[in-house]
Amino acid sequence: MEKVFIIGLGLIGGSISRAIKKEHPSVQLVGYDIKNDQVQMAKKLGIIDQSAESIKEGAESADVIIISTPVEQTLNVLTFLGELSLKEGVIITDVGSTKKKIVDHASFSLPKTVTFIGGHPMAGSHKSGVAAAKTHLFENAFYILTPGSNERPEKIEQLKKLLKGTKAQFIVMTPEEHDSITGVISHFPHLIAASLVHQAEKKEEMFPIIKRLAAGGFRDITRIASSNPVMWRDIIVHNHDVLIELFDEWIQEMKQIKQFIEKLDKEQLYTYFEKAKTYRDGLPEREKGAIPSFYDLYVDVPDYPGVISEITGYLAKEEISITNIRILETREEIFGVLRISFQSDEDRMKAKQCIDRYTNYETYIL
Ligand SMILES: NC(=O)C1=CN([C@@H]2O[C@H](COP(=O)(O)OP(=O)(O)OC[C@H]3O[C@@H](n4cnc5c(N)ncnc54)[C@H](O)[C@@H]3O)[C@@H](O)[C@H]2O)C=CC1
Ligand SMILES: O=C(O)C(=O)Cc1ccc(O)cc1
Repeated sequence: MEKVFIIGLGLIGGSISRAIKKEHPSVQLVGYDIKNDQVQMAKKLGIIDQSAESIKEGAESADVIIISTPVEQTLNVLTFLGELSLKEGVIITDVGSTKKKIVDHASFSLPKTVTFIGGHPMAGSHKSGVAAAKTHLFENAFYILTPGSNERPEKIEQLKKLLKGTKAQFIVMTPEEHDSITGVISHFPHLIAASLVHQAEKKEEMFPIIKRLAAGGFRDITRIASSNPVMWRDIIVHNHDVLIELFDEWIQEMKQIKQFIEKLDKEQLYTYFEKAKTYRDGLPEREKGAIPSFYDLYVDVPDYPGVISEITGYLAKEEISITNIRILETREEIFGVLRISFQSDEDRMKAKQCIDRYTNYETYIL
């Protein structure tokens, strides 16, 4: 029986563990976390089959090791793994949001007999902790793999097979490509989101009503600023070279817009917004690749009989048609997840507003 050892039982480690279990029920999932409450919760929720007392105990008998700690900790874990007697043929992977530092560190701390394949499932949330772990967290998301240039293709295939239950779309690239891309679309926007929040907070001294008025669009564009500060501090530090370059480019961009505004150059301002709108409108709503396109809405619902008819009742009242509805997971005393599919994004958004209006259940789009 294949033994998979998960180090770091949080949102991502827990979600991967769930996805592996669903696809490969016979795999033995062993977990370790420095926080005992996370280990106990993971056991209680059936996310792992058993816990290890130490990294050494779990790692030396594992066929696959998944490191799902914050990226700075991942470096320490790799150093430690390099000092152990690991099984021949073991595959080690991680889930960190940065790749260059981690892949470089793995290549000098691990013996050549070990396969290291960097990994980054590109989905998540601002929540952390194992209690928020979900089997379908990575469904339809991209899952980037950054293997070393000497790794054998069959090892990459073995890892993809193990992670099949994530239903993610795998893409292989270099760690440098990964960090440049995620710098632009994830890390830098995170800094901007946090800076906008700080700006609003400073203005609150003058206009105490700001907080109440900021509940709409401002909340949407700053959602990621509610993420775990330790995790993001580490990500920014890891990818600092890329980010410094992006800062220079962005400051130039801001200077240019500032000039348009100072000169009251309506034409340039219009073109600026118009070009941004065209590019943004052309972004795939959810890139699916080979996976068929559905407009899914997820609803965290309490697990009681009749909850489906309650929800469909609200939707029927507002004449919103659905194409499919399914409970994805139910556990005793814990919320289940309803996945409702719609024909269009418009219907999905109407449904989200409708459910938000009638209930307190959390609705979200992955
Ligand atoms: N949260 C997100 O949306 C996403 C996060 N990631 C990456 O996934 C990794 C984990 O993030 P989350 O699961 O969100 O964080 P989390 O905070 O939910 O879980 C991390 C877990 O690692 C444990 N941990 C820390 N140091 C440890 C160590 N030395 N040994 C064992 N356990 C240790 C913590 O106690 C915690 O339970 C990070 O590297 C992050 O960059 C990747 C994609 C999305
Ligand atoms: O909350 C969100 O929308 C995110 O952007 C989640 C996320 C956080 C970190 C990653 O490396 C990938 C995805």
